[in-house]
Amino acid sequence: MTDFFSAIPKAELHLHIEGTLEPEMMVALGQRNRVAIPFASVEEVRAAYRFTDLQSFLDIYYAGAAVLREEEDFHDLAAAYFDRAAADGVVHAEIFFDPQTHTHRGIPFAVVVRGLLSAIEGAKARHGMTVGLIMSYLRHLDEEDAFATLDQAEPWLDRLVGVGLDSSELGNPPAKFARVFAASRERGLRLCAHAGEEGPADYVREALDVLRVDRIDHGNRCLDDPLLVARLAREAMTLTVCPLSNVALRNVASLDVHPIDRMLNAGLRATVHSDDPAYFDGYVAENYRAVAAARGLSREQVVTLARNSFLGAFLSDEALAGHLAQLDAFVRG
Ligand code: HPA
Ligand SMILES: [Zn+2]
Repeated sequence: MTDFFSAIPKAELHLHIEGTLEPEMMVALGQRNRVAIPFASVEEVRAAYRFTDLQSFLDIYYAGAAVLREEEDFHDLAAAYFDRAAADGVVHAEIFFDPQTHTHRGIPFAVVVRGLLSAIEGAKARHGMTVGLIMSYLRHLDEEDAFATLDQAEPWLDRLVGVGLDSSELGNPPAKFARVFAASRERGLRLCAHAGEEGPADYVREALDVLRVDRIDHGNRCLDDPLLVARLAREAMTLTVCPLSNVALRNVASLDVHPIDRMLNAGLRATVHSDDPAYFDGYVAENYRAVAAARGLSREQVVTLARNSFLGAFLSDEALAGHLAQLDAFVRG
């Protein structure tokens, strides 16, 4: 469907490339690579997607990633994503990948990155899309493992824009990764961290104070803490909010009570993204469309979300100005 929500130019800032593995591709790659998955059909895969919390999702998400083995697999996964993103009005994407999910299965770091980088070249050529790659540390593993991952990334550092922090949040506070985030910053990488998705507002504060992040992924739970909200607004800190994910993982009861407009009204630089769209039933335009309908967002509020996505991106001043001009031209029609 091409409508206002898919046409408006936007940046995707919160997307796990492993979370774009559609059931059809999971089954096809399982066959291509002779990797057994615990599902007999595409329908069985889909039927398994009934999550009760973050961990129940992560268990299936990591199991599904087992079909990704060859450079070509990572290429095909990302190329399919970029085609969908282009159709959704994404002109700039900063995508997460989870190296440890693959290196722990014996897949070399270089295989993953080479596949993703060749798909990125294709997205530039086919869609004129610009793409940044963000290496995300798995927080359920220890900091030493994250340091080993940073070492493996050394030959590729100029191809990465930043690092992130994802996986099981509760019990794995940001401070656990203080040293590896400092080391990542010293290598010129930008920093983001998932915080306040399931974890408390204090994890958001820790991501700011201890990790010194440039961007917060999710951040919803900041709303429990008015002083923190005021600070995030004052610092113009971007929060990459994922409405369909929030509902699928039961962090928000339903879209009808999603706080996206509360966040905007509080002066927060909130943006809307898709997280793991193959698992949560909707890419970025569908996230815009669904939350706008459920919350009755005005056209102006939707434009603010798109503008915030560019303001929160890791773009040069020149590239940012170009995207904002493109958005303004779109709004003027
Ligand atoms: O929503 C998420 N939260 C934490 N880790 C993740 N890894 C993929 N998606 C997510
Ligand atoms: Zn996420």
